[in-house]
Order: sequence, then C-alpha cells, then structure tokens
Amino acid sequence: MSETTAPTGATAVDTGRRASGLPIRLEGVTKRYPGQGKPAVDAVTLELPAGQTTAFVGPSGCGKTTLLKMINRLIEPTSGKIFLGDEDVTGQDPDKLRRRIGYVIQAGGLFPHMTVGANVALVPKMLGWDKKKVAGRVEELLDLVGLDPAVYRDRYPRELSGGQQQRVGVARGLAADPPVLLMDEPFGAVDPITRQRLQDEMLRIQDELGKTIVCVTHDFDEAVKLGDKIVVFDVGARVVQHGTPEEILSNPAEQYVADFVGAGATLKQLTLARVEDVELRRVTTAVVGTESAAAVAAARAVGDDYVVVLDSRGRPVSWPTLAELVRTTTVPGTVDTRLPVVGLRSTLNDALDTMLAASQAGVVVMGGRDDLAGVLTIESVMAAIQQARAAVAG
Ligand SMILES: Nc1ncnc2c1ncn2[C@@H]1O[C@H](COP(=O)(O)OP(=O)(O)OP(=O)(O)O)[C@@H](O)[C@H]1O
Repeated sequence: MSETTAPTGATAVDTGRRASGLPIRLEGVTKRYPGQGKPAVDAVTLELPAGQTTAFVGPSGCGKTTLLKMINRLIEPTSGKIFLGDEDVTGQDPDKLRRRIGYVIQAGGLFPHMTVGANVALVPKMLGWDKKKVAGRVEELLDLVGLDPAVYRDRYPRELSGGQQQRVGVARGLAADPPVLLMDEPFGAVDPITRQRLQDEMLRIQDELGKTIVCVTHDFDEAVKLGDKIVVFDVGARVVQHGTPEEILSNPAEQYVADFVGAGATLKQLTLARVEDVELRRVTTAVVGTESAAAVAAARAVGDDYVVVLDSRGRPVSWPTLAELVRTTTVPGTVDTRLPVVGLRSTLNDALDTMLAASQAGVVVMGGRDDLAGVLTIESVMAAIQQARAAVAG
C-alpha cells in the first residue's frame, strides 16, 4: 500500500529547542604569546547562552582560534576567567575539563590507526564506561550523524570520504554527551555541497540536542546559517558586534562589519530565509517493496506526476516519475545518490544550490531524521527571491 501525506503547507517554526548545554562566560580573557608586542586576545568579555550556537567570525589572525582554545584550555589564558555555568573552570585540570567539552576540528582530526568506532569511543572509554554502554553509544552517535553503524564502525578513516570523516569527528565530539561543543572551521575541508549537507545535519543535531556550541568560521554565510548569535571580531579578538544574524545584517555596528558582511543584501536575505519559512508542496509517498500500482493510483488521484519513495525507516531514497513507476510491479528500493534533499532549517540559498547541483527543479525536504516534510519547488524559491528583492528595494 502506498500512503499519501496530507498537504504540508507552511511549517511551524521550531521555537522550543531543548537546552542541554551550559552557558559559557568569559571575563577579561587575555592571551599574550611570548615575544609578541600585542596580545593575540585582549581582555575579551562575552556571555554565550546555554543551548545556543554562537559563531565566531573575523579576519585571519584576529584571535578567534586562540579564544576558542582557551575555553577548553588547549591554550592557557595569560589572565582572565572562564566560567561554565556558575563554575569557574579557569584553574581546573585541563584533561578533566576537556571531558566536558567536545571538540571538533577541520577534517575531523581522527586518529588514522583507529577504526571509526574506536575514534568515537575514545572519551567514553577514558571516562571508564563499561563495554556495552560504549558500544551502544557508538551505535547511537553514528546513527545520529547519518552513518550506518554496521557499515562504518569497523572502517578506518582513510576508507571514508572527507564529509564522512567530518561526521565521525562530530560524533566523537558528542560522544560523552558534553554540555559544550567547540568547533574550529569544522566544514572548511570539504566541497561546497558536502559542506552544506554537513551544516544541515549540524542544525538538525542541534535541534535534537540543544548543546552550547561555539563555532569558529571564516565564512560569514556559514555564521549566518549556523549561528543563533554571531560575534564579529577584529584584531586582538576585539568584539566589534555580538548579536543575532538578523541584527548584524540589518544594522552593522561599524563600517568594518558592513564591509565584512558584504554588499549582496538580496542574496543575504536568501541566506537568512529558511526552507521552513516557505510553503512546501505536499507529496505522494510510497514505501519500498509495496505495490507500484497503488502508489501510481494515489499520485494520480491528487494530480502528482511523481512519488517520493521511502525506505522502511521513512527516509527518502528516490523520486521516480509515474511513467517510470508504471513499468514496475513493486516500488523499487534503488537508491538515487543524486536525490536532492535539504532540511527545514536549510537556507533558501542551499535549496537553490542543491537543485542546481542535481539539475532538478525541486528538492525533497526532511523535517527530522526520518520525517519527510514535503517538496520545495524552484518556483517557490523564485517567488521568495522576488519578495526579498521587493523588500530590499523598499
Ligand atoms: N603559538 C603561537 N605563538 C605565537 N603567536 C601565535 C601562536 N598562535 C597564534 N599566534 C598569533 O596570534 C594571533 C591570533 O591567531 P589565531 O590563530 O587565534 O587567529 P585566527 O583568528 O584564528 O586566525 P585564522 O582564522 O587564520 O585561523 C595571530 O597573530 C597569530 O599569528
């Protein structure tokens, strides 16, 4: 039996994210490297709210990475204080501290001589979890980052693509369920389409977990997409502006920020607008292995000329036309590796990129891991661009 989903319409914006993270407070945090005249980080005071993602942006050498690494004390501050929640962790044993702070770096930073499973299990093992609990956690995390544990657990990092290695890096960072996750240019080493997918995954994971995330990036669009808040830094990690992406885009604090943000106001609106803000098309779905004729009939009844095929877990695998489907008896399980998929929190920019990369006039939209939200057509994206242009033109 095929099943027909009800019209999706505009989807409600998710407001109630669960927060499992702790707030981070930096008070006058300073780093002076030996032999350097000026501090790399000069008396930074910042509050990073629990359960939110804060993106650190700014030019190369402004001190973003130094500041990030002082939070988990990979770099010792010269002066200042760092709090996790109400606890002053400035003097805490760095090894202990790092078990409560996940850390994800470019290209995953995996140990090449360890399997994927062993890489993810690293911190839980250090914490003395028993074997069964560690194995269960590895399974759960690989699943969370979209890697089938049965396929990937026993592989070595060199047997994975760059994007898959990065996913394992995220799984490892989250392994001990730390309240805080630090990410340093996490998606800098992968191609644009993979980067966009990983960003989408990150948004979905964060919606599920509500960690306090700090993410260093060079890319302002990435900051706008991932950040609930953005901190724009200048040399010496001077905080030039700290606010929501909307605030920074609409009201840059200084000319420097305006220059950094760039001039493409319309396109920036596309980066701000999310798939969840646009009306989605409802779509006829059919489960692999069910009767093709029933799926075709269900699609015809509502005027669709294609169906989205779902696997037994509700994940889309292909979207054949009815002309293709009528030639089959049961709905085929062939996975279309080029099927364009985005999440509800993807930006319209991403949706458009995904369509162009797949040469398709629409994308499948996922609400959660196994939850199809509908289809976004290129016409809807174009209409949103027109609206944004009209709004910018006043
Ligand atoms: N170990 C070190 N010893 C001396 N100086 C350093 C050290 N690490 C960084 N610096 C200097 O401190 C400043 C800040 O560097 P940092 O890496 O924090 O900047 P960043 O904003 O993260 O740059 P990028 O985006 O290029 O990674 C730079 O001037 C850099 O040269």
